[in-house]
Amino acid sequence: MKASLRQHKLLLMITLFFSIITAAAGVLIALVLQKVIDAALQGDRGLFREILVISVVYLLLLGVMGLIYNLCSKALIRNLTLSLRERVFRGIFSRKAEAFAASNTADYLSALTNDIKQLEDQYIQPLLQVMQNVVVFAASVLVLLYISPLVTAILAGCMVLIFIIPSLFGTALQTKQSAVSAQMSIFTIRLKDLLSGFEVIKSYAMGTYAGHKFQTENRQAADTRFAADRLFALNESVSQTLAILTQFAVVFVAAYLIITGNLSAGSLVALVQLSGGFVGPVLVIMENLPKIKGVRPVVERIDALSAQHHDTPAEQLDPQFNVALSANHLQFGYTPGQPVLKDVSLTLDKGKKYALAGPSGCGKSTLVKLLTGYYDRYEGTVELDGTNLKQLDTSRLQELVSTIHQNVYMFDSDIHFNICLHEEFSAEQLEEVLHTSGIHKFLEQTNGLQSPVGENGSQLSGGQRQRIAVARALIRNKPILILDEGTSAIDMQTAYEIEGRLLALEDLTLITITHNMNELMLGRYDEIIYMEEGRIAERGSLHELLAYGGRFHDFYTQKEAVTPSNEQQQPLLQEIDAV
Ligand SMILES: Nc1ncnc2c1ncn2[C@@H]1O[C@H](COP(=O)(O)OP(=O)(O)OP(=O)(O)O)[C@@H](O)[C@H]1O
Repeated sequence: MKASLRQHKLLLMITLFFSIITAAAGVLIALVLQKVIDAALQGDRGLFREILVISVVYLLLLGVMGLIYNLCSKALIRNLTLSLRERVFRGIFSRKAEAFAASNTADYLSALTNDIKQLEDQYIQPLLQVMQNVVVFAASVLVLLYISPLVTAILAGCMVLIFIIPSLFGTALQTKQSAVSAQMSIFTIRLKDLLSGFEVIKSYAMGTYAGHKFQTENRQAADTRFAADRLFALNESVSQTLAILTQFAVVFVAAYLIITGNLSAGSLVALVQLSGGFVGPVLVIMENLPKIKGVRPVVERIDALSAQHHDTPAEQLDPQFNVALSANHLQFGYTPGQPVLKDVSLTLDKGKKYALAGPSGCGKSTLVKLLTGYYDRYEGTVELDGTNLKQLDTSRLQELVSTIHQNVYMFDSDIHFNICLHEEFSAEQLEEVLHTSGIHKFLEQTNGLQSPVGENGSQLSGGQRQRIAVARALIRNKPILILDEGTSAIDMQTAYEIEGRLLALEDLTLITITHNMNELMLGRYDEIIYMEEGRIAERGSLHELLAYGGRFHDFYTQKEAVTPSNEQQQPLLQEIDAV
């Protein structure tokens, strides 16, 4: 927050300057009133005309200054919210994947929408109002002292009351504001969950459940805000009542001074006007200070999200991959005391093809994530050409690895964008990956590369999305490719075609996580790494592992029963070999 205020320091100063000018000029109305009434009561026509001319000029200037101040304050609000959103967005994207995954994405959405709005309403605007009213207050005190020190003293007494009473609400308001932010975050998370589950809700007739769930969350969000608003209302009412009391005191004391011949009628009008300029600002300040104080937890949350997370190891070496990627005695768990990987050591040579197999939940995806720098809080080491991954520039590491996951994220754009993302590639490169990924097959049924894919690829089949993901990975020509069940949604023939083509890419180091126990396809991998319960149980070529007759053999024969037979696949694979 402070960084954003610093960034727009100049605009803040200009706004403050015009705020001071407008506020101070506003206070002068009281003097104009005093002079014009006294001139009228004295029947002084010359003075009356003079004040009239001054008033017209003064009004024009006040209007222009007011306009400049309003424009500046709107621009300041725009710039501050813009900069806050950008900082939060950059902060979120500077996080490592693990840190990002630690919060729900709806939580980030809530920060970027609800929290920023709350800052605008409860911090930026109140801050501007406080600044302006401090000036109005100071100017009013000066003019008041000039007209009547006694009335000024009475006003000061009342002001002490106005200050003390609302400050009692400060801490309670802070707690309530914090609760509003947390509840809005929960509401956004639940709402996102319900909207994302639209299809499941429809197909499992969960409409009533969804409606009820939404109603509960919506009510809780509204009730939490109402609880905070009730306290604000109480705070505001107390302040307003004290303000009226103060004005009454001024009128009665001033009237008494007229009776005793110590004040002119014009001065009474000026005092009433000024007491408004005295009490009003105090009121506005007292209403807004608790808001600014109360919104502090939101400011802290926004500051935490805006923080940049670029870790800078002592030496940041450029990653090189010419020989091997290796893991030595890796131990890792998501939850303390529950290891997912237990003393895993392996070496993956450049250009070789590896199939990672094993029962569901044995740690295959986790191992691959550690090998590619996704998590870094593990025991043991991961080395790229003998250099510890933790000494490497992690942002550059991504230039070496592509991963194709089972669930592929598609941007709401066309096929071309989803393959190239923001980068430029030649027509030849594009043509080649369209062929290797099998996209050319379904392009004929669409409007070509410019066909929209819909929200997260909703207009494509699962298999089509995975083919786009394959093309997206291949076009970048990175030396390591991870296929995390990345062709599981593609029809068998296309999946084999794609995998066959990847296996034929000589320089590519391919790591395929697979549940497909097909002899002919697995036989083409240099090595099968078979995992069980977080350990590498066996490794070797398919032929070696089957001949050994150990744990992999048992796993393979069980799986084989549900995998299409080799006889069924033989013609298909021959066809692939021919491609
Ligand atoms: N982000 C996570 N947070 C907590 N636990 C996790 C997380 N990801 C995976 N796990 C747990 O770690 C264990 C290993 O998961 P992993 O995804 O590595 O297994 P896998 O062998 O790839 O499984 P599958 O073949 O079903 O994809 C599982 O018990 C899983 O529940």
